[in-house]
Amino acid sequence: MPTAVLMAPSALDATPHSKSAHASALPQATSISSGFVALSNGRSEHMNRPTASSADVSHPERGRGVFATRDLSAGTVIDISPVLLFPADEYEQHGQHTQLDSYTFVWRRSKEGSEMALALGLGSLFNHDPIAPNVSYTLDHSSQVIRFTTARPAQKGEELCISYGAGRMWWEASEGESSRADSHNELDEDELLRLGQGLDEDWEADKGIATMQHINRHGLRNGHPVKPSASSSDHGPRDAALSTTPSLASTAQPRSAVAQGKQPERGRLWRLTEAIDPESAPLELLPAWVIDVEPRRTGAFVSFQQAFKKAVQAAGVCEDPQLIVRHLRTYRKTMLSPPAGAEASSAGHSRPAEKPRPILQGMICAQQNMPSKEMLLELLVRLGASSFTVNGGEPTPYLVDVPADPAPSRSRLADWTSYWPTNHQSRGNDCAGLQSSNASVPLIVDRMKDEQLWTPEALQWARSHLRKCVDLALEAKSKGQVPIAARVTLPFHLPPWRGGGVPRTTSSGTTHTSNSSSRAGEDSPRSDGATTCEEPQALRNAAAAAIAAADAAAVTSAPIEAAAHDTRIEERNPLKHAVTNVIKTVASIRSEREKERHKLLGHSLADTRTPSPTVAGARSTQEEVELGEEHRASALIAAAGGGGGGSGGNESPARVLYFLYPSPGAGGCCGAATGKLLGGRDGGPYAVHEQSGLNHRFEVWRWLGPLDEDATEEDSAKLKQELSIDGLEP
Ligand SMILES: C[S@@+](CC[C@H](N)C(=O)[O-])C[C@H]1O[C@@H](n2cnc3c(N)ncnc32)[C@H](O)[C@@H]1O
Repeated sequence: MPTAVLMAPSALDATPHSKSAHASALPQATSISSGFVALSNGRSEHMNRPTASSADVSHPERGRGVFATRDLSAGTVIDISPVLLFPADEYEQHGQHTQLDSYTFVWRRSKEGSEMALALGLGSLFNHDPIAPNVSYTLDHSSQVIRFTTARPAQKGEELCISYGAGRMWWEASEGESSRADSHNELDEDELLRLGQGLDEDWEADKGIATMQHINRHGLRNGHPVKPSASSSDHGPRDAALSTTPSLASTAQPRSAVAQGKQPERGRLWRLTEAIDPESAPLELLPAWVIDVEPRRTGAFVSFQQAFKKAVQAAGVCEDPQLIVRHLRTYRKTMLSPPAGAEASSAGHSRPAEKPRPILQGMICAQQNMPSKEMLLELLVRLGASSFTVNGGEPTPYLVDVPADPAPSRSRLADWTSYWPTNHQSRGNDCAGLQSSNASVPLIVDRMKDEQLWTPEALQWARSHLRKCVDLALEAKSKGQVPIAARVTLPFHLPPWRGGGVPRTTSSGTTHTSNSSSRAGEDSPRSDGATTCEEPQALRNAAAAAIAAADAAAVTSAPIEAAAHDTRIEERNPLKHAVTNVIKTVASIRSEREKERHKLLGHSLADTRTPSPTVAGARSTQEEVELGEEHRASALIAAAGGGGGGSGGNESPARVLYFLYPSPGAGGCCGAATGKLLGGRDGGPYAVHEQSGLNHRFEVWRWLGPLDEDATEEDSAKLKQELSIDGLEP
């Protein structure tokens, strides 16, 4: 059963991290790897088979790090680190003010913050490489471990680094100074130009994003939840490459708030929808075959790709091996490290240290289009791959996880491009937000637009109605009833042409809007050109009739405000839920109005039928009732007529439902069972409000945060307890 009032944030993104869950993860975790890495501070006792020195490679800037103690192929599992989890509030209050803050990973987001993880074992000691990290990692929520895997081959002695994300890191130069990451970006661009890749606006956009992320100094904390590719567990120990690389900055808060450095509102409304929010849509990956390409041999690689396509077609493997990776760029720049020991002295003479040099990784095709590595190798050799391989060596294709789709927006491009340079979707009309509640299920929701829609006045409107619901629910409780209340009202965002405006009370005692109170017939006697001196009496009669009709219409069309609480206990009737009760109240108000309308028209009730509404807003009441009937399981405020953001001038009425708490373990439109809030696609398991097969689609908004602006967490918890939120039956 539903109830009124404040949401339960912790229930939304609950990550089980009870002691037993944690303990069960431990046997799977093999922290401290299998003898091929070394820490840079000489703690070689950690290694099973230490083979590389480590004390002498400690870096003056980076400090300790993780180093390969033998040559490693791509896809080698370096470490599976069990994690120590910190709930968001504990971390906010304590963890972030300690040294931990330089070591923790974002584990899971919730609407009130991020649950953080400290990787035990080697996991906390990987340094950051902003350009070409040779290690990728995957968060395994079920086992509570992080898996670190080489993203490409690494040589003995090479430092193993992950990427903490894009933008300037907290230890890097501050405003005005050229940051390390920025100068690397410039290098990328120069190199790309030299290699004939050219620059386009996407690369420029990358720079923009990096700048924006400087607002948040927490590179690691900016990590965005990533959906690993389904096949990442299929990577063999040799062939596997990236499972997932760490992702870039993007936060659970609306980006605009982040960009402006604003704190999130203390209380706001969040649209529950199956539609994807480009700003929080999960990044999905798929494995693709890549190969290292000599930068000066890109022409030969392009020729290979063409020949490869024909050969794959001819072999009947697939029609177009590049089709599903078309949103990806052909190349990604990476660095080739010099062979280990290259800088060592030789015959007593020291020689200058060799620097890593840039090479390219060339995209061949998605693994699903070429499942057989043997066949791929055979084709590479047959089609003359040595003409573009690095130093003309043996072709060695390997798998890398790459974005399965284009970036959903320009602002997410940096996330996508951290895996592989990717195009982004343009945001045309079809992506501009929810079209309307009457349209088919929208694909993309514009959260930024939603955010702008809820001005302080609109939020105040919602807050005051929800507060009234809470008061009524508490009243119900004081009478021994289930503390649930529902309310029907006119939406704040109802456009004026549909009866929007400031509600006012008429002399007849009904409430209606300033717009709907205008009399449709008042001007007509003169404006229709029918006013003549010859027929004054007939015109007067017509005018009087028109005014009476308008009055009558106004009576029935005026918006209804109604509220009711649950009376199931009192009436010993399981159907007497707050929403069915409010429907009954609405129905009786309508019936009274109908009588008054008939009186005004001088009709008897027996010989008339309800006419079609003629004044804007007239359908509201009926819609409100329908809404309540459908959604009694979670409604608190049902409002009809205008709806929330994104209606974009659509003139058909929208139905809107606002609520505070979902029903525990249930909920047709609020996602209570899945708790997907803020992760995108959070319409819940049923998303009944968006079912294309149903007539009554509507918008659903949930109040997030405290209801009262000055409420403390204790106040919220107390209120939740008062309303028995956790004790309600589903
Ligand atoms: C997760 S820890 C890595 C282990 C760390 N080097 C140590 O000795 O404990 C992150 C810290 O390492 C340092 N660090 C990591 N990558 C770096 C880099 N590329 N340049 C400079 N410092 C780096 C920063 O001080 C950062 O706060």
